Amino acid sequence: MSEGKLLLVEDDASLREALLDTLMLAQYDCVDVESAEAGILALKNDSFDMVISDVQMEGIGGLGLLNYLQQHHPKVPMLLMTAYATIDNAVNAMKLGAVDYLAKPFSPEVLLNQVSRYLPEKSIEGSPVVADEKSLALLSLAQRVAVSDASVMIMGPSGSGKEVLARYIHQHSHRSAEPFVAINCAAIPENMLEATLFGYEKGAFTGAYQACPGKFEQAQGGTLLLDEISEMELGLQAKLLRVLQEREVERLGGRKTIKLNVRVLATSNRDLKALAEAGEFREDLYYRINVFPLTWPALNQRPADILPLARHLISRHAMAMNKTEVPELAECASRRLLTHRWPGNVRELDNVVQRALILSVGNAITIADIIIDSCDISLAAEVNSVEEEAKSNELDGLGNELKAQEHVIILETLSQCNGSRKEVAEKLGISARTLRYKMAKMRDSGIEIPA
Ligand SMILES: Nc1ncnc2c1ncn2[C@@H]1O[C@H](COP(=O)(O)OP(=O)(O)OP(=O)(O)O)[C@@H](O)[C@H]1O
Repeated sequence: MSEGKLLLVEDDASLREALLDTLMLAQYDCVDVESAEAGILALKNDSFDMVISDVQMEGIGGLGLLNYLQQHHPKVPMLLMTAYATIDNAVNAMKLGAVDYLAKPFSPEVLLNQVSRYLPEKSIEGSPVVADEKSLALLSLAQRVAVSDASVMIMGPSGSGKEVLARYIHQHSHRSAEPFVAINCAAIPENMLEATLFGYEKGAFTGAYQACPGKFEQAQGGTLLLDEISEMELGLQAKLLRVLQEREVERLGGRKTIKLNVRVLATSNRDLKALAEAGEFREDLYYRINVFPLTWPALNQRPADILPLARHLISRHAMAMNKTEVPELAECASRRLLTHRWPGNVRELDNVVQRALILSVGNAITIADIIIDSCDISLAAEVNSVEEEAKSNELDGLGNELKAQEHVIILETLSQCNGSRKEVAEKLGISARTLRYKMAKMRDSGIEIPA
């Protein structure tokens, strides 16, 4: 899920890289540049939802960039980063229009909290596109549940549309005019999740120079979506349960309790009941959030959704790519889409559609434009590549090569360990959580993972 596009401006290369990692891990689409001047160029070529910039840099610096932004993109919020000693500058910059500042050094959770506070809410998409009988029944059930205030647990495989359904429930509830706040429990590092959920007071931990409300407070009056709740560690689950039972929250390092009026929705692509039985998920929390369960079947279990979804995604992306016409899906291309198993579900279909739109010429998407797995991509790239292009893509290519190797290693280790995720994680020296995250990304790109 891409939550918004950010421009990051920082002249210190290692800090820039660390910030970029934090933002990308939290699934923000991010472009990074090393100077305010490069930032202006990026703003001329692309549109951004937010700018995060250092203040002290060679050239016009962060304040020069702020000035440019105020004149040309006054609606884009700008967050400044500054050394502690020069906070006065930042405070002045806020008077000039910056939305806030971060005093260096700051921890990743401080950055993510500030970003989520000021990033404009992503435009709400319409209702989920459904045509299959199973999906129609699910949607009508969701509509009835929406008007109650019950907690809803949305299950289904990765990329099946759980977040889309959560937004739909919010939009059809009496809370629809209030905020919808989503937090991905898998994407936020474990040690940052608590502060992000519950907020913190100034001085609660190193780098907490300012108090910051958590997601619960941000969702006050509205709906909070706890995406991939199965990835929350047991200690934090206990704290979450308390907040849900008491309907109040206390910020980290704070003494004041804040009354909450928030409806909680949760999603999981793992079998939470089985996890609860295995002691990996708190049973009491499971029953509290599972008041009303809804489950999306995998996309291949609801084949009548495939073509309407493909057409919807084609028109959505064609508009975003400023295509003058929305290409038609040729008969042969439709047949190809219907015969694939879609291990990455709708997200994989989304990727395939985007590739097809890039490749298509004229006003039709044909079978030649439908590239379904990574092998097809490398073949197509080979056929199409010209030497100069290859040169300029050298770095990208290296990234892809490494990723492909990682995929091979994961698949080989899975087969050596007879599919045991636990053993694979131990063998590769990564946490089970990271392994799951990597496998989900592989599935999204269409790689089939043995059960
Ligand atoms: N029924 C639908 N109608 C329109 N778009 C959909 C539908 N289902 C999924 N999508 C699109 O597919 C993509 C993946 O959907 P979503 O993020 O809701 O999946 P998810 O099940 O929450 O995934 P994950 O488990 O990885 O978090 C999004 O771009 C979403 O807009």
